[in-house]
Amino acid sequence: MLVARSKSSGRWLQEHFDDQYVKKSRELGYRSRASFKLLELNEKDKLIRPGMTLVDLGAAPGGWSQIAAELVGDHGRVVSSDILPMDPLPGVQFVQGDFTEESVLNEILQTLGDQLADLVISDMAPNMSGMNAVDQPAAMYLVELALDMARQVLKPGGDFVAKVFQGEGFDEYMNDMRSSFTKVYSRKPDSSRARSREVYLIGRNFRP
Ligand SMILES: C[S@@+](CC[C@H](N)C(=O)[O-])C[C@H]1O[C@@H](n2cnc3c(N)ncnc32)[C@H](O)[C@@H]1O
Repeated sequence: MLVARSKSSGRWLQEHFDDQYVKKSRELGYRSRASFKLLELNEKDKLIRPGMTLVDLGAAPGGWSQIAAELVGDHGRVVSSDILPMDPLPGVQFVQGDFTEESVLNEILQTLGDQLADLVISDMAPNMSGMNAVDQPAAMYLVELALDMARQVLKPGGDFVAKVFQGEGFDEYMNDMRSSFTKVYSRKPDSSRARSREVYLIGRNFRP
């Protein structure tokens, strides 16, 4: 049977297999090429330290959680969540569900218990339809919810990292972050594909 494949999905597959970060992640046993984005962000900004409590939103298949669990070490905690299932990782507590549902937020809060977080990281992105008028608001909605959650769970002085797509709502979002963090800036890791509109916004020193 012939399987129809569009030009763009063919190009994506080709790029994917040629991609140095895909190759490197396989060699190093990382679950996704996304691991390198967090490693790069962390190298520049020293976000993750041993002993931290960290929340990872949009965590599957687990590339960021894997790095985070290694860096927080045995005295730290990583609570991760995704709408998709994720294979277990040592040192990671996982909550599966749709983050837009209040019950999922509550389950993450329950898992954290009394503990506040030092760092909330969100790499969440909706399934892209290719129609910007649909994708951009859907992506903005997820990062808005991530910011709301960060405001609920972060310790004073804590940090926040979120993947945000440049486009409608981006400037307003960055301004909203500025109302809760002393310093807000963006990063585009080398491992983030140049043609992707994704950037990572970083909020430092949470002020409740
Ligand atoms: C770019 S991937 C994350 C990759 C991950 N950081 C890693 O390092 O392996 C984006 C994730 O966002 C998740 N996602 C999208 N919509 C979601 C939602 N409504 N609730 C929870 N997760 C969602 C997707 O399932 C997907 O796993």
